[in-house]
Amino acid sequence: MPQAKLTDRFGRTVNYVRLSVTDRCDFRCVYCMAEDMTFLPRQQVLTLEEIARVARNFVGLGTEKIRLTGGEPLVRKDILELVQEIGSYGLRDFAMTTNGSQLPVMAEKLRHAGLHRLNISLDSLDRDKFRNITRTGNLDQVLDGIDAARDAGFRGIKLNTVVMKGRNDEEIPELVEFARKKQVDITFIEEMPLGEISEHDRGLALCTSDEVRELISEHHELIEATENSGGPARYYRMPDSSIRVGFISPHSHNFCSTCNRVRVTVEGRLLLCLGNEHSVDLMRVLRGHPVTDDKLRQTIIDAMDLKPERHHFSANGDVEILRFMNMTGG
Ligand SMILES: Nc1nc2c(ncn2[C@@H]2O[C@H](COP(=O)(O)OP(=O)(O)OP(=O)(O)O)[C@@H](O)[C@H]2O)c(=O)[nH]1
Ligand SMILES: C[S@@+](CC[C@H](N)C(=O)[O-])C[C@H]1O[C@@H](n2cnc3c(N)ncnc32)[C@H](O)[C@@H]1O
Ligand code: SF4
Ligand code: SF4
Repeated sequence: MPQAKLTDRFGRTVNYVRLSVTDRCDFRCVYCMAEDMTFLPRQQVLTLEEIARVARNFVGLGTEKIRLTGGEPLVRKDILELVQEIGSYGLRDFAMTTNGSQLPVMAEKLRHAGLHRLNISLDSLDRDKFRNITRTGNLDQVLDGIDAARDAGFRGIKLNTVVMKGRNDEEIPELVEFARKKQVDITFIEEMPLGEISEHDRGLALCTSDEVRELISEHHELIEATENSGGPARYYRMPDSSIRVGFISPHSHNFCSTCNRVRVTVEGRLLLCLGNEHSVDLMRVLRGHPVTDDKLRQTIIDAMDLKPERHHFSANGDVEILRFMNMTGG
């Protein structure tokens, strides 16, 4: 039987779901969290069974790609069981975005549990700068984590770097060299204004993807690639390396017209767009009586009508979305 498809009012097919499995994290990155954060109490957090139920029903509605994110997905205790469960749904792409700190012990287990791909955040190769950006992170642990992911046999590893003027923009060529050496893709991301983050903690000004690309072009020829991962990045290749360099440019090259994704927060809120507040409460359905898959699916189908056309982030960092990125599922 052909699977149902989720489509929105603008004719976009939604086949990619980002599941935030926790709001907690062992880092406090300056662009993502405030220094002092309070986290959700346990009863407001979806259980493993509830997350799996949501995932299964999305798959029944045509979802082909699921990414687990957070917060830091690897600080959730039952993460391996969840990976194993969702890994059995036959997805075309099953990935995780992680800060990498737990990968030295988790990479192999994740691979065995059925995860396909890993995106690992890495904003600096300088221990002090790394610590300043993540506030609590340990660079060596993350570098070991990247090696552990490669040793575990993950293919298609991607590094994510949020570029911040005055904080890590000077390191861009070095980060590209690192990615080339490790044979992993790297994506540079324009910082987005989410959550009440102080001026002091943001980059000094927006560093656009074109600026980053020009900097890299001083060292390497970049050739635009035709393929797309179904995510927001535009990719480039280099003649003398197999890796790809990606750019996620919510400010300078809006990609909302091809948006194919929604998010579910760990409170069970189905967020129709990263940069808007339109959402539907799935927790209420999951904890209502009686709970049926039909009801859950119909709620998801109906929610698609709420998906906005695009975000309205302002490049000067003015914050309109008060929700922090760790709550959003990055
Ligand atoms: N504005 C916007 N940013 C997004 C969206 N999806 C992902 N991003 C941002 O892109 C960055 C990297 O996201 P990842 O978690 O690595 O996911 P991805 O780029 O979709 O992953 P791939 O599947 O490898 O293409 C994060 O900073 C996200 O917040 C989106 O729908 N809208
Ligand atoms: C919120 S994190 C969650 C997963 C994991 N903890 C990690 O850091 O990879 C997902 C992605 O969002 C990115 N991110 C967080 N805050 C951001 C912001 N304000 N602008 C752009 N990207 C951001 C992070 O760099 C990371 O690559
Ligand atoms: S970006 Fe990821 S690692 Fe950094 S604070 Fe946010 S959730 Fe944690
Ligand atoms: S900002 Fe919203 S509409 Fe644009 S790509 Fe992201 S989720 Fe889609």
